[in-house]
Amino acid sequence: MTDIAIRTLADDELREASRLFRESLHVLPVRDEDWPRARHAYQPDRTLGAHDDGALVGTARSFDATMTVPGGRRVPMAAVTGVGVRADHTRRGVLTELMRAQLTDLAEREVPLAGLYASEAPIYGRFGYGSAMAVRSLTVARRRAVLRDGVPHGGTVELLRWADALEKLPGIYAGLDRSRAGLMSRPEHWWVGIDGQLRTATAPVMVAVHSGPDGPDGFAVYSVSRPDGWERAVLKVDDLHAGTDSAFAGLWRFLLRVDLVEEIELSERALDEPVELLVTDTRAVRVTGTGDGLWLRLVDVPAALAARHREGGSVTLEVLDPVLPANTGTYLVSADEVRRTDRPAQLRLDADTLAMAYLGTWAPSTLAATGRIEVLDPAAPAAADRLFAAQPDAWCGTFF
Ligand SMILES: CC(=O)SCCNC(=O)CCNC(=O)[C@H](O)C(C)(C)COP(=O)(O)OP(=O)(O)OC[C@H]1O[C@@H](n2cnc3c(N)ncnc32)[C@H](O)[C@@H]1OP(=O)(O)O
Repeated sequence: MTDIAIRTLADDELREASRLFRESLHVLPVRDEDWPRARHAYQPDRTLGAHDDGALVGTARSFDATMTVPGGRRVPMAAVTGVGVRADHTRRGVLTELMRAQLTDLAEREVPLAGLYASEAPIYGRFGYGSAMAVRSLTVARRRAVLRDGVPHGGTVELLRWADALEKLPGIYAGLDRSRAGLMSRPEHWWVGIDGQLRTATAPVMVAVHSGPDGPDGFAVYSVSRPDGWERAVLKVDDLHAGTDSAFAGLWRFLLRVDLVEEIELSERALDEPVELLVTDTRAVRVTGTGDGLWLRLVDVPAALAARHREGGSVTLEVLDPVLPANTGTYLVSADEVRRTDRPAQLRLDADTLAMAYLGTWAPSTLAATGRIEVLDPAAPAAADRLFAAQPDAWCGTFF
């Protein structure tokens, strides 16, 4: 691929990038009247364009956020989104050049992590992104779902319309407990983007805000649709975050009492979110699907490893990273330190596999058993399992 030029797009080129991205996903462009608002979802100087003979044929962008890593530290993460290549230019290496330019730029900015949601699973592994969490979708049969005695009562719930809640939600979200690995900050760019999506919804978008003794501590954003006419109303939860057990119970107590609703649907939830434990009939809560959540990329391998909690003995990891070769090397990883070493490697793995283990979602021994990690010392997988173990399950809960 020789004729493609990659550069950062100027402000007046963002509309075309947005159009190209949406068309690559087969979605209509943002309407003229919505563009002045939508353009604010773009962090300045963070959208790349690939040009062929002056025409935009590919794009990718990112914005700054932080992600909680095991142990509770919040680490800078570039949230990568808006990736698309014009259909008449695919499979010629345009994405490869965009990814290389973007990751090189992020490494120069010293951002330790990058994260994205992949439209298709085979795309991003070659660029060092690994599927770093697992999520599940749920359907709750509302009329069967009776809360058990002993479920915390929760505090008060106030119902707001989306447009009115938007002023309050960023502050509420920012104040929630975010000690679970995988949770991320929601910068202004994220809220602008989600506002653009929800304002064009075809049913009222409502926000239940839960408050406990110290003020707002959780919220659920939802709307109700009738996919089969008046027979069956489905309440779809778009966003639910609870900072305390009481807020979790209180929000569910509220959701289960919304009139006319047959089913409550949620997607991309943490595997260990205990909805079924709230109700007498655990089968009222059906798991309707599982999938991968956020894909993670360790842009700075030693900095990212050092930032997370590690427990147990030590292990030497040889990491192979052709896209960001500065990461390639052998590291001694222990509870106390992460450093390069001349010692022989016990485990050899690619950058994407390291990202799969990083948040504790995939145990190194499982990754070894399936051929993703090369085992050079048979004792090492068990030691690595201890080092990388993390509880609770990693979960992001913020789609971008
Ligand atoms: C974070 C997000 O925004 S997710 C949204 C991603 N965008 C989309 O899904 C929109 C529709 N798809 C597209 O725009 C494009 O097909 C892209 C962006 C996925 C790929 O762009 P391309 O320029 O075709 O990728 P590129 O040519 O660099 O491919 C590099 C390698 O990845 C492989 N690859 C690329 N896309 C896919 C795919 N969807 N499935 C399987 N393999 C793929 C290519 O075959 C190639 O492999 P090779 O090196 O062994 O030959």
